[in-house]
Amino acid sequence: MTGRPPIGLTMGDPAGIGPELTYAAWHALRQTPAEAFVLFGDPASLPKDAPHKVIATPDQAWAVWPDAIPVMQGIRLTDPVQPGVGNPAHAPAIIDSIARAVAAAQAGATGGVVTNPINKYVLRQGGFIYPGHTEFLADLCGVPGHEVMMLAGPSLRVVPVTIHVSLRTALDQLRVDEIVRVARTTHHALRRDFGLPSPRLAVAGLNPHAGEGGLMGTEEEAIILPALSRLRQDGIDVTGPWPPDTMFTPTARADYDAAICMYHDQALIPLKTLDMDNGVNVTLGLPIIRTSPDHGTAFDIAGRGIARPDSLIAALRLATSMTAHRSPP
Ligand SMILES: NC(=O)c1ccc[n+]([C@@H]2O[C@H](COP(=O)([O-])OP(=O)(O)OC[C@H]3O[C@@H](n4cnc5c(N)ncnc54)[C@H](O)[C@@H]3O)[C@@H](O)[C@H]2O)c1
Ligand SMILES: N[C@H](C(=O)O)[C@H](O)COP(=O)(O)O
Repeated sequence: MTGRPPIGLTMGDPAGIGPELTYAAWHALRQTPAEAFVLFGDPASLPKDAPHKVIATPDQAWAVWPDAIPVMQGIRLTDPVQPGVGNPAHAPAIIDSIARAVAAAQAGATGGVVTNPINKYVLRQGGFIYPGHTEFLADLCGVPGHEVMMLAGPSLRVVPVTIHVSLRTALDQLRVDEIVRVARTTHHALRRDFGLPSPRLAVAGLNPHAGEGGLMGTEEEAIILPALSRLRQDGIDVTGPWPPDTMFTPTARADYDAAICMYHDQALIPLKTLDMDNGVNVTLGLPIIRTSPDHGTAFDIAGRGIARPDSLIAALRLATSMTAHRSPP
């Protein structure tokens, strides 16, 4: 055993692919206790044939792990689950699962949190007031406004400055201070959690051809370049603003460790195009480790046994690796 506590895995939306991926991930990792997790979820959400055992504390997971999925007691769904059919009545249990997993990580009872996918629309119908996990976790951890969303894959790491807002709102939210905050948080995480002593950041332009010297927009001159100069005053290795359409080529990617992008899809389209199966969503800026698969609830295939567990397994492995970087043996 590594001496470190297991990772806490949340239930996610039980009507999505989370339950079947949880079973598949356990099956793939059951021989490696170092990657053990404890599920914060209703045991009834798991596939009927998934061996599981209810435990009272995360440290009891080790004794269960090779033979069954350890499931923390206390989380109950009030309504039956129909795969692929979101049900707002599941929201209280989904939210409770996340809150309990975060509390366990904050208490050091688990090494961090990996979240199974939620369906934002269904959860909002159930009274959830946040855009997604990222903002909710920041509130739960007492650091609202400090959260940063990174998507990390084998080929690329991306970090959008603005997250789950409309494109029009994202343009209004672009500020020098926000770009600086997000880049500083990314730089710190790459050093502490990813083992990169001298991280290199590349910052995307907003406009076509990065504004073409102002002919196609002024955000580069007015917002992005001032942010770059403040980051360089911090001693951060940062380049840009780069033309977004060419900064994700293999040649360009060789010159940086993370791309700071201006909005959600400017970051996530290249990441999911290149690394959908192994991409991981990592929340930076929290006092706890949190990762998540890069996909959603996939209601269109839930329950059919064809969902790929690769991204969840990558999320569990990255969370374990981050705990090792933070507390070397
Ligand atoms: N980590 C998260 O919690 C997370 C991430 C992304 C989207 N979402 C939410 O999930 C819901 C659905 O989002 P969406 O439809 O845009 O994206 P999605 O990832 O759920 O599905 C997009 C497509 O990819 C396929 N797909 C997704 N994961 C797969 C897997 N593991 N194996 C095989 N195929 C897979 C789906 O079948 C679908 O065709 C939305 O509410 C969204 O906000 C949550
Ligand atoms: N934008 C992320 C993605 O597409 O992978 C995902 O929706 C993250 O949302 P959370 O804030 O719920 O992690």
